[in-house]
Amino acid sequence: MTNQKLVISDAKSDLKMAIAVAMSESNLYSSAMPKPLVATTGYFLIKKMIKFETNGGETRNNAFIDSMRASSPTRRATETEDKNTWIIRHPSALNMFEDIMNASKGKDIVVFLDYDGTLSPIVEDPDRAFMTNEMREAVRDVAKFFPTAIVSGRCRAKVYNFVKLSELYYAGSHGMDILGPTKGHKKQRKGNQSVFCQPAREFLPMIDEVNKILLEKIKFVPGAKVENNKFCLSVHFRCVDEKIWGELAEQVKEVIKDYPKLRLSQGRKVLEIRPAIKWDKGNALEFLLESLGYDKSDNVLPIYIGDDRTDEDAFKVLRKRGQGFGILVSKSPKETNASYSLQEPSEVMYFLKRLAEWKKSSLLGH
Ligand SMILES: O=P(O)(O)OC[C@H]1O[C@H](O[C@H]2O[C@H](CO)[C@@H](O)[C@H](O)[C@H]2O)[C@H](O)[C@@H](O)[C@@H]1O
Repeated sequence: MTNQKLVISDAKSDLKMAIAVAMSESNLYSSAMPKPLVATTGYFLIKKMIKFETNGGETRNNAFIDSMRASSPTRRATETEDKNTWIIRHPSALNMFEDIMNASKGKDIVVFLDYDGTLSPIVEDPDRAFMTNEMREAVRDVAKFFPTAIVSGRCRAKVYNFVKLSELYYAGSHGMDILGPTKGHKKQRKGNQSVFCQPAREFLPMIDEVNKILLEKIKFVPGAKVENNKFCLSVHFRCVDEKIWGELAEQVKEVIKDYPKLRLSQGRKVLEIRPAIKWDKGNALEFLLESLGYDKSDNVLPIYIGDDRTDEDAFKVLRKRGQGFGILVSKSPKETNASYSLQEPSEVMYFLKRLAEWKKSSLLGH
């Protein structure tokens, strides 16, 4: 018992020492080692020390790490449900295109599109998740006929820089930052207010503070990246060695535990930190429908296309309203509230092209 205490207290002071060494090494980087090597050395010194302290925690953390492992592709459907039965329950939106269009008769279609994994392929570097020009054209064509919104976990300005279409509605930060189109058929809210909503404004200073702490804390974790999405933060682990995902998750949780007003969730190889308020992509969808004048209307058919766990909130809202369709982008069976599926962004593009073509020819009376 005495020995154990001694080890732990030694480990704590060693940990402080390791952090100090690692930080000073990192500051000395320009003259000595290449930075990644310095960061790695520092990280592994720290990792060795943390091991002493978190052995019990590691066991508790197992479920969380399993869930991190399963995060791309997310939410595998139960093993008993094979691909064949899953596709019967969530048929391809391309195969069901005619049915979807028939359901829209006498209704106004509104289109909601997630960005990463839906309009752009998933890539290692989040700053390079570009959509193709062909995809941009497809979205532009759809927006000529139907109100169209991008609903993303990214900060609004960043996702706008990827999409670059000013005729769209944008809901960034998982729906916590909504702005209407700056060009094209602008729709004003009741009382002529423009479409704008930021329900988590009071969290901005807190998010900035946590961003700084996390940047400092994970700079020794090779491959980890913190992305500031304005009203929420992403800690990416796609490029982190799987053996140290547990330590990374522990470090993030360690920071968040001092901020009970924030919550931690997971996306595709990413930990998401966001305000613990009841506002998600589902609320953004409802807010936008209301802004467009469809809050109490049966004459609307919302179509929401997304690939991630956070999109499930919007799929659930559509199910609850009994209106429109959720379309999950996934190559493999996953638990979902979506009605239909598409395999990958190229299929999303094809679906959008067909949608615009269908509208064009119905206007021409074909
Ligand atoms: O709601 P979304 O538009 O789907 O945004 C969710 C997160 O997407 C981005 O991360 C994901 O895509 C990256 C680029 O392909 C990939 O490297 C990462 O592993 C994925 O999780 C974005 O960088 C995050 O900030 C968003 O929260």
